[in-house]
Amino acid sequence: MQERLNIQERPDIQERLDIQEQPGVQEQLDTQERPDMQEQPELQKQQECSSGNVVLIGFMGTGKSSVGRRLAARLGFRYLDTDQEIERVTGMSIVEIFTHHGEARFRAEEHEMAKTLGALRGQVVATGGGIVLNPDNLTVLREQGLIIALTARPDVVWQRVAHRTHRPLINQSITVEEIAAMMERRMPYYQSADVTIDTSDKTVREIVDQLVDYLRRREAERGERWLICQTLAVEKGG
Ligand SMILES: Nc1ncnc2c1ncn2[C@@H]1O[C@H](COP(=O)(O)OP(=O)(O)O)[C@@H](O)[C@H]1O
Ligand SMILES: O=C(O)C1=C[C@@H](OP(=O)(O)O)[C@@H](O)[C@H](O)C1
Ligand SMILES: [Mg+2]
Repeated sequence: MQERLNIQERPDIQERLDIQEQPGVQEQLDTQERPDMQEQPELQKQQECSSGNVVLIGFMGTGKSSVGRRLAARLGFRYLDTDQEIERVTGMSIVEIFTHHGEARFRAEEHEMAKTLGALRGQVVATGGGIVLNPDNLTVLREQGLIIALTARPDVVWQRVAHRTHRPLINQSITVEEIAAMMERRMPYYQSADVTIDTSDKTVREIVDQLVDYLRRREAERGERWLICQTLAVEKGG
């Protein structure tokens, strides 16, 4: 049974968050791979200022995409979802990739996306639940990123996702027990996160509030830059 803690800290792993400044890489990605960013100077400022990315991992239906979108808005960061980005670059839906090209192709696309997004900064990245299956993905995402794991009880996940049709690994006849078994197999991968939040009995807003508090604490205790970037941007006149 998942421990019902609000925020479960992993101080042993947090030290890995020595964000390395890589202006060369940043510049290259900003101007070449994501030209759309050039048109948004405010976002660029946030990226330059921030300590890195906030990366959400966790099982399907734990709320990574919902929380990620709202958290990005609160931080003034760009929101990127690996699934959405894969759909954008391939021109196919996730279901189409699985159906016509197989899961291995999807995992290959996911790996490329992890490398691309992992090199950016100042993004909230919501990942797909299976991204952790390739340990190299977590390694690259951790290079510039704080890793946040979202969890939820199997019955809660079932309620949130069983009726939806856009996840190839979840069909409408899936049982709570099957979800529990899949979750159990993946749990060790999610446990390497810097911090874990059980979302089962919380609203998206409450989860975002907790994450914002957590990031504020890191700013105060470690001198990292997350929320402060917005203040600095305002002080500098936008
Ligand atoms: N904390 C929450 N409470 C209630 N419903 C939620 C919560 N977080 C997400 N949901 C709902 O659960 C479903 C899956 O959420 P989503 O953000 O897509 O999860 P993930 O990206 O982890 O698969 C969506 O319908 C979403 O609205
Ligand atoms: O857990 C997985 O293997 C998957 C999770 C999905 O994303 P969400 O976790 O956002 O649902 C999506 O990447 C794909 O359907 C596979
Ligand atoms: Mg998602």
